[in-house]
Amino acid sequence: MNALAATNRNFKHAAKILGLDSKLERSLLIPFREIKVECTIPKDDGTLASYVGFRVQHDNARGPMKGGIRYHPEVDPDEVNALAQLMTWKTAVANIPYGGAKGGIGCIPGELSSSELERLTRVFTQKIHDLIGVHTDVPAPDMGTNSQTMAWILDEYSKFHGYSPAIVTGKPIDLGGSLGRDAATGRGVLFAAEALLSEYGKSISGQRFVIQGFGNVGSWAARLISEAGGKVVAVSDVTGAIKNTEGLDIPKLLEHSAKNRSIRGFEGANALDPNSLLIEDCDVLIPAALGGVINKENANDIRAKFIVEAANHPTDPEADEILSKRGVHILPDIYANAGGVTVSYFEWVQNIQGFMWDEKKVNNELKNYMTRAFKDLKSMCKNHNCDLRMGAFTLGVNRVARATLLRGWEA
Ligand SMILES: NC(=O)C1=CN([C@@H]2O[C@H](COP(=O)(O)OP(=O)(O)OC[C@H]3O[C@@H](n4cnc5c(N)ncnc54)[C@H](O)[C@@H]3O)[C@@H](O)[C@H]2O)C=CC1
Ligand SMILES: O=C(O)CCC(=O)C(=O)O
Repeated sequence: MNALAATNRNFKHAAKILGLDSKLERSLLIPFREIKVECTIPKDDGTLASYVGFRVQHDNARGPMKGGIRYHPEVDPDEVNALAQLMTWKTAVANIPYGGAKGGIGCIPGELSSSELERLTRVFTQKIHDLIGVHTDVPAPDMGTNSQTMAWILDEYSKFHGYSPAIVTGKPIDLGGSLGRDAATGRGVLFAAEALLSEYGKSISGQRFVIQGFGNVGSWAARLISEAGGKVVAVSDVTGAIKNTEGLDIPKLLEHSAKNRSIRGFEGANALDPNSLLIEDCDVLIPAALGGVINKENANDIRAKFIVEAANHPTDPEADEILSKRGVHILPDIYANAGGVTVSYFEWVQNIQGFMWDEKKVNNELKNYMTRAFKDLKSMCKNHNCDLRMGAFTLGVNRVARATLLRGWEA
């Protein structure tokens, strides 16, 4: 199912559970603003290349819009719309004072040189600089982008508006980035998995994990889970998949992956068909790459008892139904991967205050936010007799609806 159709379906289900007024429902669904820009750059060989960039600003009832920028060939308006809407519910679930946005450029970042990526990022920033802002819309990294991308956006934006470190989060520490932001989404996934497992009298230690994606989120999740005693038995990245039923040596795999920019060829593991990764035998499955990967084609074959959604919208609503009938517990993206945007919020706060927190404070605060959000989500599940996804959606949608109503519509 198309990402936007899936996200809208979940939103409408939550609106029905909450008994939301139909006009309010419609107003919450329509994005605040959709931006589409042409970005042409000279390539290193002197030829020109044109790309399409998007920024969808979904909602700002609770504060400045917030969300990552993705560089990926499959970036399209529907996908960015869905991701922006998810950010609105996610920041509300985490209870941080933001709305939601998302951006992206349709490109293959691995095929562009560093100087080409820099030119593309600067042109994109020139096209959107007057529509983003420290108190209006604050970008961050997502798939295919990183702290260097944020540094280029900061620099380009600052040419127009003066030095503005708080215009982006997830930037390098030397430019006002927060300690702990790089690991934050993976660390949040660890806290989320701990919270879910503890409901069933289990802990990370002794559980077997499969992780799809070994980029920022997947690799940090693998590292922190293995440090907490979990056994990571299989992982994949865009180049392939590997497995070791005894548990992969994650520190060595991190070294291998950093050196080779791929997990392939790692000694101490067997190669695995990437198509069978999601249906590998394990206790906890962590999709940490693309959307829509858990769908009606593979939902019946998934053997995990728990799914912790580190990626955005990895599970189609049809798969949700199948898995829920089979008793699989799914911790949804808008809670499970909220650690990243939560520490982005801490980074923004530090920039505005001109004060730097130590890493222990960042990680402790992240744990507090994730723990509180899990409790809030569970109480929505109890009040509305619904599953974890609807617990999270009703929590987020209700908070945004309340803020919208309080602000009113007077012209
Ligand atoms: N970076 C962040 O702070 C946050 C990221 N997310 C989500 O987490 C997911 C991963 O994002 P990042 O780790 O930041 O991206 P990244 O670009 O650092 O890493 C992406 C990883 O996915 C792998 N991958 C790509 N296509 C694949 C495929 N077909 N099969 C298996 N692996 C594949 C890549 O090889 C890479 O290992 C995305 O859905 C993103 O939206 C969610 C919240 C915050
Ligand atoms: O850190 C942020 O502001 C946003 C991260 C993001 O794009 C996401 O949570 O999907």
